[in-house]
Amino acid sequence: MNNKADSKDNNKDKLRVYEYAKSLNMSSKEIITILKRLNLPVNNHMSVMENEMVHKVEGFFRDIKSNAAAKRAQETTSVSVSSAQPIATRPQSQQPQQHERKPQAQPQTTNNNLSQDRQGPMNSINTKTQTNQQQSEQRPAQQSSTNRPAQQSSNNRPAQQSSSNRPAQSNTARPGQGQGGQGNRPSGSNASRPGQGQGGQNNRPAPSGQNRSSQGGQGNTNNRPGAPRQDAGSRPAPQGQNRAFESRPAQGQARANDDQANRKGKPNQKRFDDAKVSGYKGNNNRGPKGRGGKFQQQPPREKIDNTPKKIIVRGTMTVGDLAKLLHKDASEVIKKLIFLGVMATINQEIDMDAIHLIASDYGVEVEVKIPVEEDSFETVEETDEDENLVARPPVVTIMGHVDHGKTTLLDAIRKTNVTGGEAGGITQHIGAYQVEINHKKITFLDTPGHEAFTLMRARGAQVTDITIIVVAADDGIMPQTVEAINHAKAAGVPIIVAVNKIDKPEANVDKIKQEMTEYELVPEEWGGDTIFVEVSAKQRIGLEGLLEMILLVAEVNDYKANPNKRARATVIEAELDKGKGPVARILVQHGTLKIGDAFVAGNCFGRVRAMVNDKGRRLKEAGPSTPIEITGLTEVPQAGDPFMVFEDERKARAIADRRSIKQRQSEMGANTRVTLDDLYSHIKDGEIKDLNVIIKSDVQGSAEALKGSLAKIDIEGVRVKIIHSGVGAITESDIILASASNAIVIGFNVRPDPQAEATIAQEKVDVRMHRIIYNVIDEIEQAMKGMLDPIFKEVVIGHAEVRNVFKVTKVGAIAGCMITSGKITRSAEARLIRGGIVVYTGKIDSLKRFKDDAKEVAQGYECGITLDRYNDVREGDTIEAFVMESVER
Ligand SMILES: Nc1nc2c(ncn2[C@@H]2O[C@H](COP(=O)(O)OP(=O)(O)OP(=O)(O)O)[C@@H](O)[C@H]2O)c(=O)[nH]1
Repeated sequence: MNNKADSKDNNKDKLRVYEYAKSLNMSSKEIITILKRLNLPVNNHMSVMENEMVHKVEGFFRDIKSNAAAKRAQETTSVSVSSAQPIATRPQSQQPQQHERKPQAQPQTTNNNLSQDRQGPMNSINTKTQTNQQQSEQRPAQQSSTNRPAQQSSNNRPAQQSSSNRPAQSNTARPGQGQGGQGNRPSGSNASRPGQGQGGQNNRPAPSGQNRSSQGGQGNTNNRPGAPRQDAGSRPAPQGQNRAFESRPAQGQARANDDQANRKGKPNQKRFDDAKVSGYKGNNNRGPKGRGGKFQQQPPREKIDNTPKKIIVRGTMTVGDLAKLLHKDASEVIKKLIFLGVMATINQEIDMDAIHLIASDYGVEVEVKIPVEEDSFETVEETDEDENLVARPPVVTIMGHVDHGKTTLLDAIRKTNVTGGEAGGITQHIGAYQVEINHKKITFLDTPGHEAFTLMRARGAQVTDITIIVVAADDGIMPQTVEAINHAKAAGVPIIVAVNKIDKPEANVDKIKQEMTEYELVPEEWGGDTIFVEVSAKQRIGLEGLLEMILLVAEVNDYKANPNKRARATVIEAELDKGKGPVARILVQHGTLKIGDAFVAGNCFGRVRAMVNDKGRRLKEAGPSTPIEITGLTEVPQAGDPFMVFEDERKARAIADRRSIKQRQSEMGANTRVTLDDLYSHIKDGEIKDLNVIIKSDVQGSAEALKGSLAKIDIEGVRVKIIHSGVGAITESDIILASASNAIVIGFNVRPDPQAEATIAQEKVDVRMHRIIYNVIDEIEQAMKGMLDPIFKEVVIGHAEVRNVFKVTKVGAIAGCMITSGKITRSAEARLIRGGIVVYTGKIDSLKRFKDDAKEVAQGYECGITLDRYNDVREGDTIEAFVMESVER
């Protein structure tokens, strides 16, 4: 009977880190960090979390929560105090709130109910409010004695006192006894106690040591509006306090206080100065006696909460940097991050989301000014205000199988649709051209075929907005049609199907549509969402319809760009022209490129000397989606290279230089592509959720079989995604697609062709060749799951035979054992075996040799063993001890 319960417990004990993390919606890494911080034994995400560990972690969260609440409360206090209102006039209502918020108890409280809510002061947190500071000094010794009232609610305090009192409460708590020590406590230390404070306390003579402080005390009172000067003055602070203050680092408050002091021109000035120098935090109060009166009249100069109203953020930053910006302790920020589920150290970078969250938690506005990451500018995504965005022409690529009419279609479109005013211009081949229909422009990339398209993508350039898949109506879907579809899908670009050659008698449009449904391209009239347009490139039939459809898709997707900034573009083609030197055909994507602009293109730089459009016209400037040919480069960049304008040529040159150095380094450096070997680390780091796979096989049947089997693999939420499959050798195009899509390539009974071989090495794509389907599946599964298998293996370390059982009250059953093999260790796990059946599995609770605890007992020795929460041990049972050993992968 017990067994059941026990086994349940055991299961509970077997809670793994990753399961626990999952239940908290946190990552294993975070939980591991916490466990380590708590000095709890943990190896990795498979480590078992015992109840005790769970409790400790929960306790840890609770602590953080309460600390954060306390801090928040304190901040609230400081905010309210630092508001312009003089304390005296502060509405009472605020007080209660504050009190409520401070969760932690203060050390010693004092008087009656009054007291002190703020523990803040007691802790090092300190004195955001002047009040707090002030009070401390003056706290009369007697008060100190009192206990901390459970609630320090200010409510009890009479209205008048409220302002002045608040502070007092906090401090009050410190009794004479405690006070010396409390010197460290920031705010608490000073001020006079409120209600009471006003009169009585002040008069209390200070202990000798306190003299210095007593003076200070006066100062305090003065500041406090309501409080009579004398009080404060008379109450000297214990010396200890003073010292403590002095040693405290300077803060804003101190400065504020000093100001006051200076203004008064009191004799104590020197002291204040000292305080400033020595870092005295805030108790201006300890001013010279004389000052008090004047201060009294003044609205209190509250502690200045130096939390900025706004911070300017330029991208991600470390926790430490953010803390500095916010004028907070890094530890405080780290705690907040933990609340957000982010485990970070002071030097760790945090992303913009976390920065925003933390800042908003402090009520700080964040202004993001992302500087252009100059060296790797292509990685910076520019965001523009909506009002700066203007519609731009869509950029279209035409893809399809060989001879299905891509080139003819491109030519036909170009000829039939020459932009009105520019008719007659000499057509230039500049890698792309624009046509106009219904007063709207469309940009066509002139290099048909998915290879070029994907090559660009592999270089990180996503220039295409819409793809047109051309299929010859007399032919049907061919291997490259499928490739093209897959390449377009992998890029996530909308597809329009142009069914070409409809002029041919053998054209069968329906057959094409039917075949296309197999690739999830279902015509609208059949209930799908893919636009099919029937055209004849040769006869120029249906071209306008095609263009209109492009505009329709563009309208839906609302392509926009900001033309009013420095240009960013992509190199479509580049070459060394005998006459002009290096020329680059580029497509402007953002901003406007102007003659004379200094730029970087890939690792090259230059200054735009001349710009020509596709009609051969010279341009002075070119806006978004405009293809142009430029001269003025110093070298020839590569197709797909990013292009960006910089303020001057010197800068452009420096950046280009750095980029080429970086490129050389990265070429020598690590491979960032996914490979089966490092798949797990990518999965673990959350970098990939799908494993992209390209399958090439000898026959269609095996490709299909592989596809089906791989698609079923789903391990810990990571799936295999077949982005392309086909029959035939592994081609360069496959490799480029893999490179662009971070995919691995599986060759089933096929080999890469020679060109592909070279590209594999260059692009560092993981290509696996197999002849047995099972092996493919096994390999992929192992790569995905293998790592998720327990990293521990059980190792039996010894056996003990139970020879006697002693029942001891409060302890339970002690098994008197003889170690019959190996050894039993205190930290081992144990199985209790009775008649060959495991009746218990759990921890060893205690291991003793005679009366003493033993760490381990070896074979041939006797010992006493108790099992964790299991007492039904019987003579003749065997205890098998085992440990979980981590296994090298
Ligand atoms: N009847 C007819 N023939 C066409 C049509 N479009 C193209 N063709 C012919 O099909 C052949 C191939 O056309 P291309 O435009 O070169 O085809 P492609 O897809 O560009 O071919 P590659 O550049 O080799 O990939 C040419 O002989 C064209 O004249 C059409 O609409 N109707």
